[in-house]
Amino acid sequence: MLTIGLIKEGKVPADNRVAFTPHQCQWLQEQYPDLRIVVQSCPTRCFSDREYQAAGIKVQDNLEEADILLGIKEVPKELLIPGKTYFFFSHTKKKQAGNQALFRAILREKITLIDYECLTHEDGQRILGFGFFAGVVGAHNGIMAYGRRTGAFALGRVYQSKHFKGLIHTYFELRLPPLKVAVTGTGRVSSGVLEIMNLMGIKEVEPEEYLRRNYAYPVFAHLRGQDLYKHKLTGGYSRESFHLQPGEYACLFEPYLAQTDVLMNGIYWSADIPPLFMMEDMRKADFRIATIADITNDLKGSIPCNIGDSTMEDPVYGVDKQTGQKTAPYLQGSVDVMAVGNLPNELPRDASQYFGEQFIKFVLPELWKVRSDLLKRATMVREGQLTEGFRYLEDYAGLT
Ligand SMILES: NC(=O)c1ccc[n+]([C@@H]2O[C@H](COP(=O)([O-])OP(=O)(O)OC[C@H]3O[C@@H](n4cnc5c(N)ncnc54)[C@H](O)[C@@H]3O)[C@@H](O)[C@H]2O)c1
Repeated sequence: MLTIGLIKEGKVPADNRVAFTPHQCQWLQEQYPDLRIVVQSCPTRCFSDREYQAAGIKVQDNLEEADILLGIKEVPKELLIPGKTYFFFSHTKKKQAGNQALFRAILREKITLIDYECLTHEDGQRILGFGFFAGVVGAHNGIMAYGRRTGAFALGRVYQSKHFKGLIHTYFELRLPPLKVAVTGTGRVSSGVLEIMNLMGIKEVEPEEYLRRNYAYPVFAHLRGQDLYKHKLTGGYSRESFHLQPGEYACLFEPYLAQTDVLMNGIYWSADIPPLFMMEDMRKADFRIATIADITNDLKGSIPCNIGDSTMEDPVYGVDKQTGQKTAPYLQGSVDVMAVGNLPNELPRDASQYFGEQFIKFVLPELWKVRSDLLKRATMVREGQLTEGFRYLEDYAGLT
C-alpha cells in the first residue's frame, strides 16, 4: 500500500492550490486499490476539508504515516518531516538565494526531494506547471490595468469568478478600443495569454504588419524566438543554439516599443538572455507601452522595470519613466507593471485540476516502478544526498 499525503501549504502568503482535487482523490482511490490518499487539514485551500471528506478522503493534521508528500510551493524548513519523500516546487535548481536555507535543511533532514520543475519528458519538455492559468490571469490583469489607466472600459477581478468558464462569461459585453498588444513566449504561459486574446476578441496580426500599420480594432502580435532574437554574428536564429548560448544573441524588440500599448511577457528568461528593452528606453518620447503584464516575473529580468513583486490583492504598480522609481499605478509619466508571482491563485480550482490531471497521467504510474528514469531525472536529493545530476549545487548546499 502506498500512502500519499497532500500537505497544507506553509508558505506565507498562503497558496490556495493543491496537487489533487477531491474528485481526483476519489477517482484515484477507486482506480488504484493499493493507493491511499490522506489530506492535511487546511482552512485556506481552494477545496475545503469538507469537500475532501464528502469524497471519502481522510482529512487529518498529522501526515507521518504518508510515504510521499505532495505540496505546491516551497515547504518552510521548520515544517519538513525528516526522512520523507517530498514533491514540490523548491525553486532551488538555479541556486535561488531565498531558498538556500530550505535546501540545506532538506539535506540535513535526510529528505528525498523530487522537484516538479525537473519532471520532464525525455526531450526535456516539462511535464507539470501552472503556466497556462498564469497566462490566463496575467493577460486578464494586463487588459484590466489598461482599462483602468485609460478609462475606456472596465474589467473586474478574475478571482470574482469561481471558475474559468465563469470568467469567460464576463467578456461577452466587453468592448475594447483599438489597442495593440505584443505577446512574447511560446510555452504554457503564452498559450494562456493567447486564449484570453481570442476570448476577448483581440485579433492576431503578423508582427511585420503590426509594426507597419495602425488598426481600427484591437490586435495582438505573437512574438516567437525568431521574432525576438538574432545571432549577433550570423543574423540567424536557432532555438537549440539560443537555449545553449543566449549571450550570443541580440534582442529585436526595440521597434515594438513605439508600436505597443500593452506588453504581455511570457518568455523563459535567465541572466544571460538579453532583456526586451533597457530602462533608458522608457525616457524616449516614442516609448508607447502603457501597461506591462510581466507574467514571466523575474525581478529586473527580461522586463527591466519589473522592480519587485506585486500581490494578488494589489496587482499593479507604476514605474516613473524618467526616474525608474516605483509610483502609484495609472499616473501620467509612468508605466504600469503587473508582476504577480502566484497568478494561478486567482483561478485555483481550475489550476489545481489541470495540475492533478498531468500528474496522474504522466507521473503517478512511475511511483510503482522499481526504476523510473523520469523520477530519477527529477530527484534533486535522495535521503539527504545530492544526486548525480545536481552535483553542481554542492556549494549552494554547503557541501564545499
Ligand atoms: N507569474 C506567475 O504566476 C508564473 C506562473 C507560471 C510560470 N511563470 C513563469 O513564466 C515563464 C514561462 O513559463 P511557461 O510555463 O510558459 O514555461 P514553459 O516551460 O511552458 O515554456 C518555456 C518556453 O521557454 C523555452 N525555453 C525553455 N528553456 C529555455 C532556455 N534555457 N532558454 C531559452 N528558452 C527556453 C521553451 O522552449 C518554451 O518555449 C517562466 O519563467 C515561469 O517561471 C510565472
